[in-house]
Amino acid sequence: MVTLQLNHVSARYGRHPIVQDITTPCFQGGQVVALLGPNAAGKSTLFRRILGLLKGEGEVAISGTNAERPVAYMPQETGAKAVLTVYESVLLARMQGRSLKVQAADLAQVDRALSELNISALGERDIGDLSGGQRQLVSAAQALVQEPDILMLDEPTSALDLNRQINLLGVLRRLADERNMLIMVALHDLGHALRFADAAMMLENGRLIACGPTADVITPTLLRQVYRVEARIEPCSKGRLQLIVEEAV
Ligand SMILES: Nc1ncnc2c1ncn2[C@@H]1O[C@H](COP(=O)(O)OP(=O)(O)OP(=O)(O)O)[C@@H](O)[C@H]1O
Repeated sequence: MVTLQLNHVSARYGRHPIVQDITTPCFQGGQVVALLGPNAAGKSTLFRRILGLLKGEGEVAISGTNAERPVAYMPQETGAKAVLTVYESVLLARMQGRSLKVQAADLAQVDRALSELNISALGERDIGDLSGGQRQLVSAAQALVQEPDILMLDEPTSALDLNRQINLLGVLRRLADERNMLIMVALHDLGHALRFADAAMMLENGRLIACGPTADVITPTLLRQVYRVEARIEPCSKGRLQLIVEEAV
């Protein structure tokens, strides 16, 4: 089973420290971990540090995987300038780091990723011609199709309508449950985090100020302190925890 643990991890741009001294419990395959925090808290920077795109102090410990590329990443920006169809772009993402010869299994994985995200009908479209939400789903498919042990997604639902938000998060939940992937997902919608994530990490000014089971992290006290909103958390008729925001303070 894949595991990921951060030990005193920091990251900086030039001389500006952004992420500072982050230590987490050992997360493992099967978990969905929400990465939370206000704008500029350092969520994307932490993803880049985990991916090795940024250097810094501390250790990113990944074990329990034989994959050559155990981590796939869906960035926040999903610009699509290449002249490729959706199908080609997802296949290209699949083939990164694999042998050049496309096998039937690769095509099957492309079909599966497109179908899981309900975008099979877009396969022949040029990615440059898509709407923002369609592009975001293609970007998610490009990450999913790699079948990583660890999947990191930076605000994957920000351009999606409500149905597609819930569908994408449901797909992520299933990937964790059925394929034992470890999913780490940055979210601004704390209601989504309460509903889909097992654990949450709350960043503020580059520091980890809370980490643990989602309902222990997303509390009225922390919401007032970090997000400056008055909010209640109550179960709905189906027993799912809901976030009700009263006002900004
Ligand atoms: N390439 C860069 N060079 C210098 N500073 C950067 C760079 N990218 C981000 N920053 C700064 O690092 C800080 C953290 O940014 P980051 O993108 O990690 O935050 P975030 O939590 O992902 O924010 P958001 O929720 O707004 O996407 C911000 O102050 C930002 O201005």
